[in-house]
Amino acid sequence: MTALVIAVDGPAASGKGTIAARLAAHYGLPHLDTGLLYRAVGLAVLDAGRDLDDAVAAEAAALSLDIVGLSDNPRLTERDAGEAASRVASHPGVRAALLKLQQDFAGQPGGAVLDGRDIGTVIAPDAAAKLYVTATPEVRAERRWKQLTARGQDIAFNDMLEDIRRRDERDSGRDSAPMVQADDAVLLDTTDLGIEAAFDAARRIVEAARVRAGI
Ligand SMILES: Nc1ncnc2c1ncn2[C@@H]1O[C@H](COP(=O)(O)OP(=O)(O)OP(=O)(O)O)[C@@H](O)[C@H]1O
Ligand SMILES: Nc1ccn([C@@H]2O[C@H](COP(=O)(O)O)[C@@H](O)[C@H]2O)c(=O)n1
Repeated sequence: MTALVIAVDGPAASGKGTIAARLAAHYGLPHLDTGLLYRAVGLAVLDAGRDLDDAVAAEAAALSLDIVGLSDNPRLTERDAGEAASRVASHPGVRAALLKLQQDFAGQPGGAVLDGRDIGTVIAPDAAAKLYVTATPEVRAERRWKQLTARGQDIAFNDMLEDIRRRDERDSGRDSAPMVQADDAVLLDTTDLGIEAAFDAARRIVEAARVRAGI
């Protein structure tokens, strides 16, 4: 059987993680939220009292990253972790240190679903299905604002929007593996789609890709 690798990329709070998790459940595939890796590296640098612009410290943190229990760590979902992740993610040494882990995950026998910024371009360029999930900055800021305030975090909406815009600019403007839609990825704009409608659209994109790839 040919492996079904699904690459889901896109900007912050576009809903790519939600779609990736739903696709993974639907197809019975393992799922990796690669943003968690960068978030964990960012927090490790901060916890070590080092500067996020210190490429050597960030690379060392990435090389010694322990991925066990990452998805259960609530600190990783906080606002500061997202900002720290985006800062350390611009260091080429950090990206190189996390490359094999992600490629091994994508290379599992039956396939896998990975979401992030460079899955379709760098991590799994041969993925059978590639989606680039987006939404307007205002809608993404609202989704993230609702998510964080529901957890009791006190954030003004305008600060959230500013965060999203700054992160988009940094992620798409860096030299190393910038956030960009892969040439062969299908664009899925979820601005006017609820979660169910977005998942349905994503599933249709994957089904079409499966037919094309004969999987
Ligand atoms: N289509 C949608 N409509 C409304 N809310 C959504 C939609 N998709 C996701 N959400 C909600 O928006 C928030 C962010 O979604 P999600 O975590 O999937 O985004 P993301 O792109 O993976 O974010 P990031 O990678 O930056 O952490 C969550 O609270 C999620 O439930
Ligand atoms: N493949 C990836 C995934 C993430 N990043 C960087 O991490 C930041 C946090 O990611 P979230 O998906 O959890 O929001 C993100 O802003 C990127 O800078 C990455 O570079 N590559």
